[in-house]
Amino acid sequence: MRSPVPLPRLHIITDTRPDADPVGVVEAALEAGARLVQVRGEDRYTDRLTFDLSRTIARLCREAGAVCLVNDAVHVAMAVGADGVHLGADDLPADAARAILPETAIVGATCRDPHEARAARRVGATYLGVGPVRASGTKTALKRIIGLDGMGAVAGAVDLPVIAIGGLDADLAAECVENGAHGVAVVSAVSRAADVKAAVGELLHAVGERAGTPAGAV
Ligand SMILES: Cc1ncc(COP(=O)(O)OP(=O)(O)O)c(N)n1
Ligand SMILES: Cc1ncsc1CCOP(=O)(O)O
Ligand SMILES: [Mg+2]
Repeated sequence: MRSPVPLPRLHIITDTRPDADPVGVVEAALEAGARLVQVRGEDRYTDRLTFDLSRTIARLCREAGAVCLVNDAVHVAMAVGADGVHLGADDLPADAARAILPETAIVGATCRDPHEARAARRVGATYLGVGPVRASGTKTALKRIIGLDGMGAVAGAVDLPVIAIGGLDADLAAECVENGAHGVAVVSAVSRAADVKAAVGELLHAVGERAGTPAGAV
């Protein structure tokens, strides 16, 4: 694993629904200047399927100079040399993951409110994935929509970068950043776009990131 800071503002999450083309979409997104991909498999994804997809995406990211994170599966992230992981309430705690990951690993943690955010900070999260800001067609079994206000409350409570998630398009992405988010994570806004490269360009513009230039890079 490399040391891939600063954290890019646009996180592209793979769409692994049966009718999706995760590798093709990631290739186009990287060509359009996206600089972070999170590999996320649907519930039906076995370790082997997650490993196969992650190995391919990690290679594409390395070739493009982009960051690769793996959702949930810390062992898969390590096996493919990804740059880090994203973890939620049903996954390994961030400190347990940190104990086995390389020192430079990025560890994202899902939070819905300032209390969870402060707890994630204490156990060593690098960034917070905060949502759902809106209802999501990708993940329908979501407990509570927190809205822009809920996301902004988390961003105001901790000094970690907040990546807003859930039902976002370019317009909402811009509003998330106006309300304190460092950036956004999306599935459908890119994978279901008629023109993936154009969608990535619009999202990069919305979050204030130049194509291929992570936030803070010189
Ligand atoms: C950036 C980002 N934020 C939140 C999530 C959701 O993670 P989690 O709550 O663990 O749910 P699953 O994605 O595992 O279904 C995320 N993946 N990325
Ligand atoms: C993994 C996850 N966690 C909260 S919403 C979501 C899915 C986001 O997908 P979309 O951008 O298509 O709403
Ligand atoms: Mg998870």
